[in-house]
Amino acid sequence: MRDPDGLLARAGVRGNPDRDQHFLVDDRVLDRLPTYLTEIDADTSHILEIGAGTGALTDRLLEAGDRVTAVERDPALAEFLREEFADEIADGRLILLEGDALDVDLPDFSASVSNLPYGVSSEITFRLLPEKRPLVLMFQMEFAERMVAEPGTSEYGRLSVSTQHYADVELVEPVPKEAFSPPPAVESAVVRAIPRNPDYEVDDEAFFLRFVKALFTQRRKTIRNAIRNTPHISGLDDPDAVVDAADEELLSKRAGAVTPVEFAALASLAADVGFDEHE
Ligand SMILES: C[S@@+](CC[C@H](N)C(=O)[O-])C[C@H]1O[C@@H](n2cnc3c(N)ncnc32)[C@H](O)[C@@H]1O
Repeated sequence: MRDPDGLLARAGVRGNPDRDQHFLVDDRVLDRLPTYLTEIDADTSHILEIGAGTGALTDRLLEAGDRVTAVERDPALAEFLREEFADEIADGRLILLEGDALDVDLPDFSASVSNLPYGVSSEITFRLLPEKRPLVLMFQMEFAERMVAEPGTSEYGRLSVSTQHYADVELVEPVPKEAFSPPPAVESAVVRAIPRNPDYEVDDEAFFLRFVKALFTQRRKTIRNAIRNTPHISGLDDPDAVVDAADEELLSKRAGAVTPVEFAALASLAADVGFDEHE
């Protein structure tokens, strides 16, 4: 395996935190990351890596999978990767996409393992989750804790419900700052997301996610007041009709205590009674 410090030295870069550049330099963490895929027998035929940096993780992913597509926005790093991995690129085992992970056309990947740029980790994650592929992603610890949180905890919120709508998520490893160069300001954590259908049904996924977002903007209010206060976010024409039709006990809870199944039932009711008829 390529030595992460050697890669940094050959690339001649330091990592610029303003560009979300914190390179993994701990071999043990780097070696473990692909195992979170292989231990669940995930399909590793085509692994997507967002933010390849100097290629320390890319190298491990090439070992674990048949083919890797790596996305990197920084032109100097992309140039270095093209030189460093010239053989793998020539063999067709590594495809390098230079560009912004929020804009590039993503390939039909079978799984992703990425040490994400933290500034855009939410946007990238919600690009990847709907693809319904196993994901092993590094986040800031606080973000990871919110993704996996259960109802009734202080971390539970819109991020938990929206993430768990797509996948079973698990915080598989906390990662200390010292594992990176330069070290980020906060601790990190690896989250594994295994795609699955939720244990509820929603007819209109976009409305469900918008409704949950609306209710969590008023997390200190009861659901009754949150529905009434947020039609500008949920898009409801008639929030009072939803309040009239909904279960009293649920209306008196706060969003942090409402389970995804309860949100889904409420969203279905709201979709039925909360909109004017448009012929
Ligand atoms: C946290 S570093 C990880 C680097 C490498 N994978 C590692 O583990 O050492 C994130 C990488 O993403 C790149 N990056 C930042 N924003 C990006 C974006 N919007 N699209 C693609 N790459 C981005 C940075 O240049 C940096 O190389």
